[in-house]
Amino acid sequence: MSIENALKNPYTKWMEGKGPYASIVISSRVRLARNLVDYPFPHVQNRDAGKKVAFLVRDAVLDPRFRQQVGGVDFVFLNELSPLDRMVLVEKHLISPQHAAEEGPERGLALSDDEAVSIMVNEEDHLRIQVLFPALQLEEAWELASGVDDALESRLEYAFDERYGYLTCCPTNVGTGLRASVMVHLPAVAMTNQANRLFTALSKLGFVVRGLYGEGTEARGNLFQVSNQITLGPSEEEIIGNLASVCRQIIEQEEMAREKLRKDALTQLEDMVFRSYGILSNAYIISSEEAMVHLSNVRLGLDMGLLRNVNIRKLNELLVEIRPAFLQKLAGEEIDAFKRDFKRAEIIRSALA
Ligand SMILES: Nc1ncnc2c1ncn2[C@@H]1O[C@H](COP(=O)(O)OP(=O)(O)OP(=O)(O)O)[C@@H](O)[C@H]1O
Repeated sequence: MSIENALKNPYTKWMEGKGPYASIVISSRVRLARNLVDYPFPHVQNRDAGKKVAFLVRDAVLDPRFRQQVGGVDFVFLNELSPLDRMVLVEKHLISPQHAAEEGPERGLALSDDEAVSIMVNEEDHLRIQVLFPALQLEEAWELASGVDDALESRLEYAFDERYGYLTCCPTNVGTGLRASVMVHLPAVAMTNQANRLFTALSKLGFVVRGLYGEGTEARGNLFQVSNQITLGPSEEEIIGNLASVCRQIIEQEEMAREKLRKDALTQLEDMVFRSYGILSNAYIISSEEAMVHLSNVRLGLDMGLLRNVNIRKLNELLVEIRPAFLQKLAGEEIDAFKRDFKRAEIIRSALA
């Protein structure tokens, strides 16, 4: 039921646009990598072993006791979904592009009714437990992820080593198996040419900056994902605390850069914001790339109080609604690039009307 809904509706919990620093931090994510003892890692397992793992996880999440602890959850094998539906889930950030790309019948997804919790089965590890919250809410996301993890661990036997912690397919995830990340909107840092310096400093501190859809993807619309690189050594609480504190410093830099722009280049800033607003409210054909640039400017204008009557939640929803797979889902058929550009412009015009 919930996965069917998730495919029809662009809105998902992380888009709420409410919570601490929601004007700069779009979403917070915590993911835990876990594997089952006695089963080979997904990349070396045969199909039968993979299916057994998937059935074990499915039974665990559909167990009424799990639902009592965690809430309503739905489960689907990815080969029951069309490639388009899988891409919609990627566009909503509920599964990774890598998970969507494989057709194997052993690949699965468990999704909570509110879409805050998604569990990828047989992606790089047997289990990737992900919690996505709006704004800067890393502690809250960690608390929920840890609860889901405990509920699963009481039903499944995890591969765990006293010395190394949770065993994972890639050694970079061993230990806590935890990657925490924030998706941040940094237009002023980018406009004032501070992005490279900031990202180099972050990488020296043990953080990675990735594009809009995670590993190996491009940053678009000045949206970046910042996450921890190290999973072995520090405790879960330390990883979360360190990222939250680095995130506050990133926010401070973005706020300072915004104030500098307001002070030194207000007219140019207003011109840019209102031009972008004008294009988005009037265009009849627009590519995804162009839309992302102007949506970033409009978001900046809204956050800086230059623009009113634009809803932040609607802007967040547009991040998904204007993507190619979602547009085709809305149209109910495969549509070519020209029709997508036309449909995208129509959706944006009506969102800003
Ligand atoms: N803060 C965030 N908000 C929304 N989506 C996010 C956020 N962080 C990551 N994601 C999404 O999670 C998915 C996986 O991201 P990524 O590849 O960076 O992490 P990972 O799979 O946990 O890491 P890895 O496999 O490299 O250890 C991507 O679809 C990405 O867009």
